[in-house]
Amino acid sequence: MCEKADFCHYYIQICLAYSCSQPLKAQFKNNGLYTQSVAVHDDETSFFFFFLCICFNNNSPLSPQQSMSRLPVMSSKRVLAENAQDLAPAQKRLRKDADPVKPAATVIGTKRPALAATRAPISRPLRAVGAATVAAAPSRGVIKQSVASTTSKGGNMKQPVASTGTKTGGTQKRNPWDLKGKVSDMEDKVRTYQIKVKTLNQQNEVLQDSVSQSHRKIVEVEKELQIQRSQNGEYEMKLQVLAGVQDELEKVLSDKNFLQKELTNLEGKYRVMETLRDSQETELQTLKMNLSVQESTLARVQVNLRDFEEEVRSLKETVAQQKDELYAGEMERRRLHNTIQELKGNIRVFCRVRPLVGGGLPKHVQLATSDNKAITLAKTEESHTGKTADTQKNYNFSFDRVFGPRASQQEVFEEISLLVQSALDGYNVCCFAYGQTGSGKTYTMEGDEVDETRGVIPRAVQQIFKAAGKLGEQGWEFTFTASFVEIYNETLRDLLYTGKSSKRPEHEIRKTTSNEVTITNLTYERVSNEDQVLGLIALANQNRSTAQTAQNDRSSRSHSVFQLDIEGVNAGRDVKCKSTLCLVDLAGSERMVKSQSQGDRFKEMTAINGSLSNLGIVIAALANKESYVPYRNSKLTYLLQGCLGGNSKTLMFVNIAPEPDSFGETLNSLRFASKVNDCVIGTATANKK
Ligand SMILES: Nc1ncnc2c1ncn2[C@@H]1O[C@H](COP(=O)(O)OP(=O)(O)OP(=O)(O)O)[C@@H](O)[C@H]1O
Repeated sequence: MCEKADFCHYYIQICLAYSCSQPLKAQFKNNGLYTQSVAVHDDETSFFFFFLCICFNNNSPLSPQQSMSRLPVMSSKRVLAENAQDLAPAQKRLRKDADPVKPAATVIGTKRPALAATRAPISRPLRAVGAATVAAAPSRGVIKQSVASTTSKGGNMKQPVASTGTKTGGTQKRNPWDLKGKVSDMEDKVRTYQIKVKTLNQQNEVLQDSVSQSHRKIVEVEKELQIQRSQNGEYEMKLQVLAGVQDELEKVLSDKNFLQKELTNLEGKYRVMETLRDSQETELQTLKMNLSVQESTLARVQVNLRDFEEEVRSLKETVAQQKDELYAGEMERRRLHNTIQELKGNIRVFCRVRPLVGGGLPKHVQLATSDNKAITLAKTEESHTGKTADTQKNYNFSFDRVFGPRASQQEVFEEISLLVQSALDGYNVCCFAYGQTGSGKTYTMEGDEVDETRGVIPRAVQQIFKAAGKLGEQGWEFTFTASFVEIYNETLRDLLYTGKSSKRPEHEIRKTTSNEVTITNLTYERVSNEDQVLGLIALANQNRSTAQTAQNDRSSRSHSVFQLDIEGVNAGRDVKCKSTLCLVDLAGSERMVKSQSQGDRFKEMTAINGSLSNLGIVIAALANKESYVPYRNSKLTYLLQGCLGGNSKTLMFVNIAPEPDSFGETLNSLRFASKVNDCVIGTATANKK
């Protein structure tokens, strides 16, 4: 029994090892056990031994717990038989429970095909017999047959190794009945397997140690992993920070790019500036060279300048000396000029004969051929008795100058230009035209607008401003004030008035404390050039009152008086002068009968004739040096008071019409002028301060 138990025990070990660990089989091969025992048996054989083990296992020292197998321990064959039907599941469970030993399952798997091949075909006789044997009491014959057939199948079992027991026919194959031998063999194998199991257990322990080490390592790795995770967290935090830093870096990079571009631009500008600087330096060098040249030139020029300054100084002295001489010469000129004028007479009369409409000169007007100072009016008188021949009566007149009908305006003006110069020298000058209506007074005084036919007034104004300019070179400064007044019916009218006619003011003649004659409410216009004066004359002509008469369409029924007050200052010489140039176009002097004027016209003529008569009276009084001069008897003489008399130079034009029917008026005019011409008003004194 003991041997049986041992046998079963070993066989179970073997079966378990066989079913659980295929590598054991490999080890069996290595140590030859396989070829000697296991390899001799197929599955059927093993199963057979297994079956035997069960049969003899009642007193087995191994408990199911002690053995590695979990097979149920059979107490007897009958139990086995009774439980035969449960054997199959037990076998299946055995195969399943072999799995825990599966570390070498892959190796076992290689064996399984053979096992499966052994089992699979259920219809195979061996398997069916085997199963039947287990289920319904084993039959040795069947087993033999099975073993034999199994043995015959295994080609590698041709030389079975029999470590113990009998060997037949030179082979190690034990006889079927040599169970003991077989058991012995199996025991050997079991021992070997036990060694292997022990070894495996040791290996298992080693593996368990390694597993525990692996666990420890896993724990360590997990700790390390935890650390790594925490580090990862930190790294993520840092990464986030770095992301911000990245943004800032990108911004800094963009700024850098921008600054780079700026730098590039600035570098370009810098290069341009450098180029400009180079060119300017070159230019500067050139300028320095020029400067040095200029400095040397300047030095020479300064030397020359000093010479010139010396020369200028001497020239200035010379100029000053010459100015003194010039001034002295100017004063001498004025004195001589005035002497000449005085010698010519302070009141002079020029006669001017108007040409006939068809030209030529009538017989009754005869001009002296020897000189230009005499004129004769010849009148043929019929005999009252008719028995004697007609007598011719001549009226001879002599004047300072007689201008024939062909005398030009320029020719006439040249004679009075010296008087105009006297006005600038500080003498009052009065020039008036006397004569009947249509005799040429206005033509003589104003003329036409054409340059050649311009009259005395525009030419005198032109000369005044021209001479004032020349005197300015000698230090004289002049101011001119113009006024234009009309005397109509003994009433003063401002010809420069530009306001409404309804508001035209009244004017009165006044004398200042310095005996200067002024007119109240009159326009005194400051003028500085010829054009301004001509503009005022044009304005005066518009305002001038004219009346239609039977004799002349432009017959003036009033006296027009143009006055130009002149003030001269020579600051260098501290000399001043003041004078008045008075140019008068008198009204027509014709008699009332001839003009056939009536009503207002008669009144006009009375006023005109009265003023003209008073003019003759005043001149006569001055000539006779009477104590009383009736200036105030008429507005005309009152206004011309400053220009008539001892402190003035007077020029009278007597204009005569050449027509025969104007003979009487011409004779009257010449008689009036002759009276004036006979007057010696006295010595004029310049208004100097
Ligand atoms: N010397 C002259 N040469 C050519 N034409 C002249 C001359 N004198 C006068 N006349 C012309 O005779 C005409 C009358 O002359 P003006 O008007 O000057 O006479 P007046 O004496 O001024 O007359 P009133 O007293 O009416 O003003 C004008 O047409 C004028 O052009």
